[in-house]
Amino acid sequence: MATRWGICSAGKISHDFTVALKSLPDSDHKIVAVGARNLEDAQKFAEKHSIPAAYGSYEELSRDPSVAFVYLGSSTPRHLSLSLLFMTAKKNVLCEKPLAMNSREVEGDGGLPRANNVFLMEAVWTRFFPASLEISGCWPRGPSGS
Ligand SMILES: NC(=O)C1=CN([C@@H]2O[C@H](COP(=O)(O)OP(=O)(O)OC[C@H]3O[C@@H](n4cnc5c(N)ncnc54)[C@H](OP(=O)(O)O)[C@@H]3O)[C@@H](O)[C@H]2O)C=CC1
Ligand SMILES: O=C1OC[C@@H](O)[C@H](O)[C@H]1O
Repeated sequence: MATRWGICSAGKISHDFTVALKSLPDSDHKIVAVGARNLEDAQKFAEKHSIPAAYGSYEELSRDPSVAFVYLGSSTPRHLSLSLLFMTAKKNVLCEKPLAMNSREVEGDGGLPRANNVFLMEAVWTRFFPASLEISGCWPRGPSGS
């Protein structure tokens, strides 16, 4: 069954992510909805990328039962609060980097993904480069796994 994605924000990096995701087989990944602060922006984005549902708020996107994973491409100061909004709604979240404005902000919120049985990832895609994987085995892991 395809992973059903919702796109949060209709900006530049959401556009790039959507184009990249749509290059994968439809049977693996489907974009089912987009939400933006403004309905017109969401509708334009939906039309451009052939996405079936468009919402004029992030809250509405968080209530769409067809969305399993949210790609969060909003502006940086809202990353953490929106990640919490979607995880509270039991959505898995792939959050654009950085996850928060500073490390202090994320302290104490670590329990939510586990409590709600959802996946949270900061979109540090370079971690998956073959060279990064090779190098990561070369020194002891720090407390953050970095
Ligand atoms: N562009 C890139 O190459 C990369 C970007 N990123 C990160 O992704 C995030 C988005 O970047 P990018 O797409 O380039 O940025 P954009 O300027 O395109 O903004 C993204 C979205 O943020 C919301 N937004 C913009 N301005 C404001 C504001 N003043 N107040 C509240 N919300 C606002 C809008 O959401 P809406 O559509 O809902 O109105 C907008 O579509 C940033 O955190 C950035 O650091 C990370 C890696 C690469
Ligand atoms: O995460 C990213 O996405 C878009 C790229 O252009 C950028 O270099 C990278 O940091």
